[in-house]
Amino acid sequence: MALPIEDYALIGDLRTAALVGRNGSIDWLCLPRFDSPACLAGLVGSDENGHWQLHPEGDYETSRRYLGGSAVLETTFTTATGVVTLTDLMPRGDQRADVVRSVTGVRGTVRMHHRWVIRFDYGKVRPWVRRQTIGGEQVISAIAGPDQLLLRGPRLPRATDHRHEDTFDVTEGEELVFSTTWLPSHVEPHDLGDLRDRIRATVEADEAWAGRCPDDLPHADVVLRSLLTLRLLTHEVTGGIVAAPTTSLPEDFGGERNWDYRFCWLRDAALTLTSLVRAGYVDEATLWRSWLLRSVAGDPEDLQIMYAVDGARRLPERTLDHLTGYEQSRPVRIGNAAVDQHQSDVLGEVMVALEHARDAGADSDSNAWALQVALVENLAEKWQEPDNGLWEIRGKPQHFTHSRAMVWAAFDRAVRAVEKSGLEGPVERWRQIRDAVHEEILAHGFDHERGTFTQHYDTTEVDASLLVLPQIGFLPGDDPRILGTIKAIEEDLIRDGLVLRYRTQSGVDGLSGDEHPFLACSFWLVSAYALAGRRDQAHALFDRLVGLVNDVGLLSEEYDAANGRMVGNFPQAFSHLALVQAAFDLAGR
Ligand SMILES: OC[C@H]1O[C@H](O[C@H]2O[C@H](CO)[C@@H](O)[C@H](O)[C@H]2O)[C@H](O)[C@@H](O)[C@@H]1O
Repeated sequence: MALPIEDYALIGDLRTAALVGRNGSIDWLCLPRFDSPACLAGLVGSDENGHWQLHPEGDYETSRRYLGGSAVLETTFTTATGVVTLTDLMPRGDQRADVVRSVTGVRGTVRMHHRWVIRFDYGKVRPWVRRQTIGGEQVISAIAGPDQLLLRGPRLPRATDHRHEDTFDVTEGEELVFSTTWLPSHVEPHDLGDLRDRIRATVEADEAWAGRCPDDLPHADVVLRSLLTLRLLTHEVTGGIVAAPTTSLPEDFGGERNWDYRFCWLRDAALTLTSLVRAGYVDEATLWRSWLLRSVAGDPEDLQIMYAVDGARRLPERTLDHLTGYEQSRPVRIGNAAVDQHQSDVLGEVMVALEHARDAGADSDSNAWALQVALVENLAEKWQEPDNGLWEIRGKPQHFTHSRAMVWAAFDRAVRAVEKSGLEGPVERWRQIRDAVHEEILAHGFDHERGTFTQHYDTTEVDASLLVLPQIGFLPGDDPRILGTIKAIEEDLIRDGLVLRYRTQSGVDGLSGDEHPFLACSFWLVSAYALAGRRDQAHALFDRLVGLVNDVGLLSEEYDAANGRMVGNFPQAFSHLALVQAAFDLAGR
């Protein structure tokens, strides 16, 4: 049975990722890529939809940590008879997808239970399972359709009723290493190699990356874990950055607000990049820029708001009706219909991120600038159209104020690229559009009676996305119109001290049900306070929010403070990138 979301930790190999529960169960694993069909899907169904568990028999207590600045997870189980650790990781650097689990006896003797239940194609397909000898080593292979998994270890579990189980004792000093490796089903496995070298290399590479992170930010340890998490959501070969490694962890327990986040949104990825670049990770920017160039290549008119990790464009949304959903939250969706939406903010976020990269010394690339010119020119033709906004509403398109402000940012950064960096473009035309958008927003997106910006041009509702306006330099953080907007958001959108995206009761999103406060928006309020000079409030809120990370520093999309539960896909880039940005805004850098 799936655990509360906050009881999971993330491991990954920079191509895909898995969620490991406090109970030693891997309940979510898509191999070999983030958006491949899951072979362990118990998270959004039941144990019968696939899980791989190693845990002590009987009662035990659990504590967990990542080893240093790495993505290697160590779970310590304490029982009445002894203590064992379970070390979980996905080794890197060999173009292969493996999950490695090492059980080590620390004290006394502990009886462990091992259960390996594989169901391919999102928990649906029972594989053909047999024992095989490869290079003199006995392994269990599970095959169905395009996929093959090999389970290795010093004791292989026995088949009973479409699952594999075993019980064994671990005594002090003993170490048992198990691994599951994915291969295409047509590949004849040979020479599986020794995984220990790669475990060491993986930890060393992680530590070297983490060692470059600034250590003088508020809550530097939490900021580092956020950056490491953003890195784990980046595909190291293609450069694509996924919004989260999961699908359909609900925004509303038992409701329909369940979405697939295993794709690369231009908005989420650009904001991730901005956070990484602010922390000094500039190589990632170059990698993502190349992904952008390939994915967006072609007619600017065909620009999408999201793509697959390899740049593929078709992401049709379907429901998986054989899955019961996380805590009965149905449907479980794969693909995302928002792919076809018009969201006019995305180019703004991309232009802001690429400016950060340029300023941080990323290699210049004439193709990248040519692409930006083409996209900005295209936006010049259609910036006045209504859109679905950054919240991807499924109701009637509107003239969203945040979208228009990001249009302003797109032209502003294009102008600055010419003025500051000497790049070429029709700067006078861009200046005129930039100024016209600014004027239009002040005329139609501002409620003079209440002294606040509004969610869109035909409403008096407010929206947490308006907190971004000072971040992009639309107005100074202490401008009375920004202060009025902060006040209106404090009045209308705070629940349990955290910030909602908007009032769902207005019906703007075209969906039923409600949602919980959105963590990224709560971090944006920290940034807004900091930029307004309200430093005490900024620090107090940041301290509170940082206190919401789970025991290994991870955040989901939303937070239900009344019940102390994480909500929505997990871990979510949006939450972690906003945490990093807030730390930099607090530090004034
Ligand atoms: O709430 C409705 C929408 O929720 C998802 O979008 C949210 O997640 C995206 C990825 O992190 C983010 O870019 C967007 O701003 C968020 O609103 C979902 O993907 C949409 O299909 C859905 O309509």
